[in-house]
Amino acid sequence: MAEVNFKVLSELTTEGRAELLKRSETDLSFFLERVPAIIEAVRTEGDAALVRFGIELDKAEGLTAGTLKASEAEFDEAFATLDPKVTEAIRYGIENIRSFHEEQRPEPMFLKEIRPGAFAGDRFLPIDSVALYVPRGKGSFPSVTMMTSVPAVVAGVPNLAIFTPPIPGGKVDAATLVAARLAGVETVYKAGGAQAVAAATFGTQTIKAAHKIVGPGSPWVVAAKRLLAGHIDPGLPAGPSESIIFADETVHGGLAAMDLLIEAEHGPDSSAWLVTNSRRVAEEALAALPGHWANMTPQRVEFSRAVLTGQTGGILLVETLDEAYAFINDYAPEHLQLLSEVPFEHLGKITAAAEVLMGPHTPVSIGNFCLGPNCVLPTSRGARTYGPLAVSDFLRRSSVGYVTRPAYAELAAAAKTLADYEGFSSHANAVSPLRDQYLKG
Ligand SMILES: NC(=O)c1ccc[n+]([C@@H]2O[C@H](COP(=O)([O-])OP(=O)(O)OC[C@H]3O[C@@H](n4cnc5c(N)ncnc54)[C@H](O)[C@@H]3O)[C@@H](O)[C@H]2O)c1
Ligand SMILES: N[C@H](CO)Cc1c[nH]c[nH+]1
Ligand SMILES: [Zn+2]
Repeated sequence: MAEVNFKVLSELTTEGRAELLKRSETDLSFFLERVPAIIEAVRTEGDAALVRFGIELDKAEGLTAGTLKASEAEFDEAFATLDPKVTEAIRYGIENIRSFHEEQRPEPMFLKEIRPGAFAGDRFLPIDSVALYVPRGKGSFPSVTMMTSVPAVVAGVPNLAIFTPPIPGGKVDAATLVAARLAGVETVYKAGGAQAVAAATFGTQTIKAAHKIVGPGSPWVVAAKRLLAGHIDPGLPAGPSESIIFADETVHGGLAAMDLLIEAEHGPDSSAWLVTNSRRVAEEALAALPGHWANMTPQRVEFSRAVLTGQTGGILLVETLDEAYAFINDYAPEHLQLLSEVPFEHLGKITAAAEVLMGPHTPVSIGNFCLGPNCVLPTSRGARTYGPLAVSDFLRRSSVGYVTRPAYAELAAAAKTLADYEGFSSHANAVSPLRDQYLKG
């Protein structure tokens, strides 16, 4: 059986260090070659293609054009059959997620008096229509349903629809339907993968096209978003899950190993590194992994083992804290856990991570499901320029300017000077004395 990767950063060559930064999505060529045919089929055939892909790829026997949209009876059945404990946990998560995201909602407009009598500001309006992608390949994601729906509802988007792969038999995962309704989303379409992105982009007989699509997905979804970026706003790049667990000498390596397995279990395409400056922690973690695997389901053991023995995960020993910080910032992880009794001593050194979870009582699971911050996060070093999904992703911002009569002369003079310099005569005329003949007062 392959061994878990155990590397010492200072012993790696420049190429070896660069390899560590790679994610499974670094090379999407396999998917980029195959996705155009799926897009074309949806664009030309609409519902018929969605039904065919649902049956072929998701084993959704019984799916028809008439059942692509989840019916009220399906929502009722989901509420009736879902374990009440799960429904309660969804309600609890939504409460926290809403409470957090309401803090992000800006005032509808602000105006600042830039000079006496001259005002400038911003105005925020919800995007008219947004598709929320909820994955359902290697597991169900009521969490992603909550995390995409709540900020969209807080932003006030009038046309919202969830797109999610049907489950075998042609229904939708019950918890996803319950989470959608409790979060305030009415419409759920049974379409996943690249075909869902195409349907959201072009619309079909049943599905209304959207201006934007958000939500994480497999490389099929990531590739389709990339190919359709000229037609629909694909939002932040959220691909296969990834984490760095940073552990210092204040914690037990067994705990570090437990938390390393959280994101490693999403799929064989996940990325998960334990970064530590303590050889003791590294060795304890390595020794603890088999015990943790004994408490996991076979599929999740297979996925996480593939990650930790493959190209995108393992244990990385560094010599100094500064070496650890530099590597983490270069890697720009989706999730970062500062596993330390003194996490705030490290936080100031972190400059690139989409989410930083602090201390031994804040494992990634709590962030994923119910703390409040969004679990839809940029992957593949996207954290260097993007942040987590937020209310602002569902808003359009436009500037507002208002110059009053008393303020006009001063601003017009500066504008005319610059217009003349740039060689724009109409721009200049519009703020020259030629204007005065038309102004009142
Ligand atoms: N970055 C984030 O914020 C974040 C959050 C949650 C999950 N994730 C990641 O999202 C991903 C979810 O992936 P998933 O697989 O569970 O669900 P998914 O819904 O993204 O993918 C399943 C769909 O892929 C398509 N597909 C599968 N095999 C195909 C094939 N051979 N040809 C064409 N299409 C095919 C099918 O349409 C299927 O419905 C995981 O990698 C997970 O780590 C990321
Ligand atoms: N870790 C995922 C984001 O990468 C979110 C999630 C939801 N459920 C489990 N995990
Ligand atoms: Zn997760």
